[in-house]
Amino acid sequence: MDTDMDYERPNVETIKCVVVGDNAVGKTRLICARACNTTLTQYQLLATHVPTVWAIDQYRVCQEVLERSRDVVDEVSVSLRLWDTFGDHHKDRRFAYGRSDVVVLCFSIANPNSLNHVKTMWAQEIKHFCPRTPVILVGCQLDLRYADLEAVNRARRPLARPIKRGDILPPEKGREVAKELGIPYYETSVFDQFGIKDVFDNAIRAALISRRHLQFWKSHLKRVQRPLLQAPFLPPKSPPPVIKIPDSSESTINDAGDLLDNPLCADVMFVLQDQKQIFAHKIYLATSSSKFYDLFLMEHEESQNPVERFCKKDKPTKDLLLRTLSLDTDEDTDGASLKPANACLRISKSDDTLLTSDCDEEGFVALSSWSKGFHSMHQELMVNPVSNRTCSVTVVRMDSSVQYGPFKTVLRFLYTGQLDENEKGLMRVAQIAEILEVFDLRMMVENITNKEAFMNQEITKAFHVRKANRIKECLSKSTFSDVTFKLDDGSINAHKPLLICSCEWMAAMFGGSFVESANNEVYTY
Ligand SMILES: Nc1nc2c(ncn2[C@@H]2O[C@H](COP(=O)(O)OP(=O)(O)OP(=O)(O)O)[C@@H](O)[C@H]2O)c(=O)[nH]1
Repeated sequence: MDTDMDYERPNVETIKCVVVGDNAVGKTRLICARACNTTLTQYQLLATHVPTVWAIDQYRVCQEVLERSRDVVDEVSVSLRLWDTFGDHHKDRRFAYGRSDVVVLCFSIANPNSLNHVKTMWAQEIKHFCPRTPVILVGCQLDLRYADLEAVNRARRPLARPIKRGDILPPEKGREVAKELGIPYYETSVFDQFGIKDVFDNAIRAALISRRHLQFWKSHLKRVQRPLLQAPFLPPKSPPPVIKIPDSSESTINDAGDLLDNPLCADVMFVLQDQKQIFAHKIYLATSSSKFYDLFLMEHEESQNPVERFCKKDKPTKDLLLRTLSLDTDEDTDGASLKPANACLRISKSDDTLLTSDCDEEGFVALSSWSKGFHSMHQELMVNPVSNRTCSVTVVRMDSSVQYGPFKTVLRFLYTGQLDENEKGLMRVAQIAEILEVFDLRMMVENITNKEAFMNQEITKAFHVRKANRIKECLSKSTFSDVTFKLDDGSINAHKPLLICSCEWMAAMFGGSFVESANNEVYTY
């Protein structure tokens, strides 16, 4: 094979391109990528570096290399001859520079020193040996800018010096130096196969432009363009963020009973004898018990109309009380069916001031005359035992006749519609059910004592049907709502406790780890 064939072919421009730069910046890999189409695995790239020079006689001995040297750039047929060099500053590269058409000057974007040497050593050496040869600056190993450096360093250990995040040069640094030297700038990654064609096509352009000046008669060089700008590198897409649902106790809530035990977003707290406390959720209690519905609605309406409460002089706040009508009953609103117990809530203390006789200055509302079993109610800032967040809750103090254990059983029933037939103290449970007018629970206890517990399944079913309807109603009227979803085209009021129970994601969102847990507005995008 005649190796100098290209030199003899008419209109084929043979270009000698010398590649220089510090040790280990990636010169040899860059040359191999162009000359032999060598692709590298991450493992090969990370293997310990051994200084090498790609042998120029490859063009003589390897047909493929010779073929790959041929190219057409801006309609000019070329044969690109790449010359590798040692990076060692003290080596004599005179021979390599001789008769070169273009110099590709490399540094590594992960080695700031290699860029410093471009100015302090390489530019001068090139100026000295081939002052008229065009030069192109190349930032190699571009992929390291986006790499997981910890993993790279771990793989390169123990011989290689670790690459620090602060070593990684932004493209501006390379561009700045190139601008100072008045030469074009490109970046490459052999690993990502990026920029290799850019570097050599534009090196060829630079060489051909310079040749056109000297050999102006060569008309086929007419259309050669100046080196072009490089299209930006599109960094590899980062993996989608891993959203982990916190695995603390709150995310294990999967039924209403659990919510009573882990009372996230509780908005009511019962205080029983011995100061024992139970946190609970209005929406759960109000949708399964008319008594609680009345109680919380009464409080709710009052907080909505504080002015009305103090300004209407001598007229007892009948309107207010009327709005607390039981959910179950169809009582009309003309006051005729107003429960006498309710009336005690609002009594003029004197002729001038309207104050509920049962509501003192600190906002305590006495409930003993409203219903058996209750003592008083007020608002207080409390720390939620699950999320540890402070929020305002309604504190309901129960009468001393209401005991902790049986009361909790009643509350559990109001959450789940179920009663464990082995429950102790069923008589106490029945008593409290009676006081709170939870008649289905009262019936369940009776079934158990009559050894007819199997009938309770039907009661549970009916309980859920009724509850579902009441929840729908509360949703449509936003009653007891504690969160607002802001959407593009409006907003929806909802209930955190219900959402927590029906959706793991909601449980996580309101469970304390996300900002939404503390807010009562959720923005959706
Ligand atoms: N991540 C990454 N590593 C590269 C890239 N190019 C080269 N390397 C690695 O950098 C080291 C140096 O590469 P070489 O091409 O041998 O460097 P050189 O400039 O020829 O070095 P000398 O022979 O000492 O002059 C090797 O370990 C390569 O695997 C690249 O694009 N990305």
